[in-house]
Amino acid sequence: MTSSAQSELVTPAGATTVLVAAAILIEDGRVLLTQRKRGAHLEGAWEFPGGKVEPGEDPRDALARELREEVGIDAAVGDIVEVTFHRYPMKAVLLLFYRATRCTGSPEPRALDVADVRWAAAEALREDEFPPADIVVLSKVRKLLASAAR
Ligand SMILES: Nc1nc2c([nH]c(=O)n2[C@H]2C[C@H](O)[C@@H](COP(=O)(O)OP(=O)(O)OP(=O)(O)O)O2)c(=O)[nH]1
Repeated sequence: MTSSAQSELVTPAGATTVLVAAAILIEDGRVLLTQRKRGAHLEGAWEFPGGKVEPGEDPRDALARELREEVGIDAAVGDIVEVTFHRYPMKAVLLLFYRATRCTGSPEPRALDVADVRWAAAEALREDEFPPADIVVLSKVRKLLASAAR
């Protein structure tokens, strides 16, 4: 058996499916967002912080690693919120969205390996700022933000 590149699986259609883990991290009624870097796939889009799961890596560990690398925080990864498959022109992604919480004593998030970082309240979540794959999770995030505010 030949090993495929990174966490990419070859689908029967010949496209690739990339496994991605992303965080829904809510604090004080706002969710953490990161902006994709220039030159990256979907450049400029705002998204939920995270990234590709390496071959054989536990997706929760991958997400904790990505949160350290991208925004410099220590986080605990919790329950799954949503799983979604989306086909972009060049590749397909299987996205695992998990709840995450910042560990006590963790630094504040900062843009280490992303273009920018911000906290957004429900009313600031604009669908046109997100990758198409994220649209399905946005309504769930709004509900989580509403219940966090209660
Ligand atoms: N982290 C994250 N990625 C997302 C979201 N929605 C979505 O479609 N994606 C896509 C964008 C990327 O194609 C992929 C995540 O891979 P990545 O964050 O490692 O991005 P990358 O720039 O290294 O990817 P690539 O251009 O090298 O293929 O998942 C999201 O909410 N969060």
